[in-house]
Amino acid sequence: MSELQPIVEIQNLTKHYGDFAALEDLSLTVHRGQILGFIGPNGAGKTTTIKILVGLAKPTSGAARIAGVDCAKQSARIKRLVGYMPDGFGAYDNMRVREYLDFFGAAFGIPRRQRQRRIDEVLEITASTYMRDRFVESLSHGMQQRVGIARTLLHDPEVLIFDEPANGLDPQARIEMRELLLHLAACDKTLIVTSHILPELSRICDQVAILTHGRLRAAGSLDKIMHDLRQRRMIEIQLTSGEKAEQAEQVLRKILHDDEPVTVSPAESMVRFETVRSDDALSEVLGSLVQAGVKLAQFRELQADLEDAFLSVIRQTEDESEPAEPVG
Ligand SMILES: Nc1ncnc2c1ncn2[C@@H]1O[C@H](COP(=O)(O)OP(=O)(O)OP(=O)(O)O)[C@@H](O)[C@H]1O
Repeated sequence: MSELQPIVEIQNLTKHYGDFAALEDLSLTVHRGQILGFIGPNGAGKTTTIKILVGLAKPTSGAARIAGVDCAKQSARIKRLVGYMPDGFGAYDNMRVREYLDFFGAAFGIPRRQRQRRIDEVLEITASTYMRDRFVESLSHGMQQRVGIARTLLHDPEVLIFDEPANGLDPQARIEMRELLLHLAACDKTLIVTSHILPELSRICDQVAILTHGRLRAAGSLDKIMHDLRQRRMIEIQLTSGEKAEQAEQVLRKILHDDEPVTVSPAESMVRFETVRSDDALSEVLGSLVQAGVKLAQFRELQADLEDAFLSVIRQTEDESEPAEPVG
């Protein structure tokens, strides 16, 4: 594995508007080729952080650097290093996709001849070449999001910041968006992706940061956050037949602790248990079942718990006057 290279470095970042603290002592590092899920409800301070990162706002204290460049002091250099796609596409009537990209390419100062080549490249990267001659306003929301991402790639920035890129997309478009984000990370781009909720997108993030009321509440891999919050995960094991349910239960009871309750439903050929174990520890549980000769059709985590993890952080902090210690 290549060495981790810090690209986005945020240190004790604080932003006050008068007496109001929109952001308080935020520290985060994102490495090259990683995806950060930047998650929090309305007013959490996500946009404030992004504005500082892209050089549009100055912090009250603390610092943010991208590829070693100070976001507040060297905003012209920062604009070349960052591609930002805000939430919402804006109105661009009577503009075809290629004209739209040409307009922004020109705004970035890319010379005309290079521009045509670059437009073809970014359309290809985002799998949008077929939209080239379509009018922007005639595109579906998912298609517009892809063109929006193509736009952020025009000047080949190191860091890409996308505000709610999966917002309002249908399930198929969400899958395509996930694939596109992973593709960009594989091309060594560093991504920051914001969201109001803990979405499916979190699954593809190397790191998730949960912000509420301007403070970082939890940070790290999704797995680590779940563990740190001691969020209970519900694991469901589908067996090939109900007859094996008792055997599966015995194996699980040997491995699991008293605070990891097991329930068995032979009629459904199903065994469920609650746990706070990490993915690695769960793979050992799975291995033990297989070793004991239990025939499994499925071993899966019930999805609702991901949402619960996020909601529990939000609930913990909603009415707090004294914020909790950040995790991670
Ligand atoms: N220019 C400003 N003057 C005063 N308060 C501001 C200003 N900009 C933002 N705020 C406040 O700072 C807080 C954080 O806002 P911010 O836009 O960063 O939240 P957010 O997490 O991006 O929310 P959303 O998901 O709704 O975009 C909010 O309470 C907001 O009202």
